[in-house]
Amino acid sequence: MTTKVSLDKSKIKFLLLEGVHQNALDILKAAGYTNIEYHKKALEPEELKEAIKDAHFVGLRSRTHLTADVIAEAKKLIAVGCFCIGTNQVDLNAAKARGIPVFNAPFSNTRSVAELVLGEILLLMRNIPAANAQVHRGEWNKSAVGSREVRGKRLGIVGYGHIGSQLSIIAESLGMNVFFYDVETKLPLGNAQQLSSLEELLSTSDIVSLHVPELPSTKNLMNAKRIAQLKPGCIFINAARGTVVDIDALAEALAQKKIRGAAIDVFPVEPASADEMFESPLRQFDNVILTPHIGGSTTEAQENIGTEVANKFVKYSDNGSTLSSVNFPEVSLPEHIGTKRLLHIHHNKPGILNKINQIFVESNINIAAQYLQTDPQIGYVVIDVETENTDGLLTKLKAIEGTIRARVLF
Ligand SMILES: NC(=O)C1=CN([C@@H]2O[C@H](COP(=O)(O)OP(=O)(O)OC[C@H]3O[C@@H](n4cnc5c(N)ncnc54)[C@H](O)[C@@H]3O)[C@@H](O)[C@H]2O)C=CC1
Ligand SMILES: O=C(O)C(=O)COP(=O)(O)O
Repeated sequence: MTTKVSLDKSKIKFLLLEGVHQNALDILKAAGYTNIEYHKKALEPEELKEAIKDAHFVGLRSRTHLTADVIAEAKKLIAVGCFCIGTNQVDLNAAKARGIPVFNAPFSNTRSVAELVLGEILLLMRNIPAANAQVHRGEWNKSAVGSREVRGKRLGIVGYGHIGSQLSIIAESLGMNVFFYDVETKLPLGNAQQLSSLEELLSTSDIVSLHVPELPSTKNLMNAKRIAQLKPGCIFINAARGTVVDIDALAEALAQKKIRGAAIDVFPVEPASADEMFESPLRQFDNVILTPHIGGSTTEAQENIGTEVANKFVKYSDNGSTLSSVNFPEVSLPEHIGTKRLLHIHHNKPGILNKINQIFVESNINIAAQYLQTDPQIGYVVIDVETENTDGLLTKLKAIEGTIRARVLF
């Protein structure tokens, strides 16, 4: 007799938050996943804890904080999808400890951020934000003092990853000279040059733009000391993460007119919803472009992200592949036609693989294929077996000491 132990697709619940693109819903439905709870906005923490209780998959953007205590409520959670680049809003270790891979879209909104930054550079070099504010107030100050072209100016990029390097290419196409600082050695694109010290980049660039992730090592990277190192009259841009910049020190540099202007898209504390007032000492400056964390928010980016992350959900749910997960051993798997596929996630301790294989020896079941990947904390084993009856196998796999979770796929 064949026993069906894998969860029926219609029972697998997807909780999608923050208005992720319709493409995501279309892809999930086309793959047979119809149990989708969709929210246009982020949920309040208590609502989130309630909604996530019976969710198998959760999709979110930068506003939803999946802290360890929220993850602890999510007893059925199989995977998390960040429909964005940053994954700092998710406690990646807490997710991993529960056997939950986290996926993101590492470059679907790269171009959108780079284009916004380029636009800001052009506007700030011409003093347009201040001119615009003045004319809106009825002031007619027809002056070109300090108005500059970007051609030949020195752009300093901090963090030469996907976004930094994309910005480098389009800035060079306008004739800018690009320099960058990165903690890793990076291939410079075009004529860009890597500098070995952040101080040199800060003190020599006409424009400084930050493109580093939120990490313990980037917290307050631009503190008062570093802000003081900026070249007098330079433009400062942050579309990375709010925690990277000391906003009070930046406000002071602007108040003292040490820098020409700034463009800031991300803030240490961002309003949780449109109902909350945005407070910042930067609001007082006409020469500062302030945007509500919309660097990656274009139609193109959101479409691409919706497609990319939904496909990763389907791939993991249907096939077990964890390729490009940000917190999990990565396994890229072929299709499993004519076999049953079992997944086993366990603490990385000696002897577990042996115990797993022993179960198949004792049950006299042939392993058609086996895939294993580990990191220092966990191991992820995928086993394709030539049997239809996986019920007993799953029970035995779950009983192995050190098991975090075991599943059988369709
Ligand atoms: N404003 C918005 O809407 C958006 C913001 N972002 C933010 O932009 C960040 C960067 O994105 P990507 O370029 O895709 O990331 P990436 O991971 O491709 O590149 C980051 C680069 O920063 C470097 N880095 C790390 N620590 C550093 C340090 N202390 N000093 C100098 N370099 C350092 C890394 O080596 C890497 O080359 C994301 O982590 C995210 O927080 C991303 C998309 C949209
Ligand atoms: O992709 C990222 O890291 C972003 O910051 C974009 O966030 P969002 O999806 O606009 O909430």
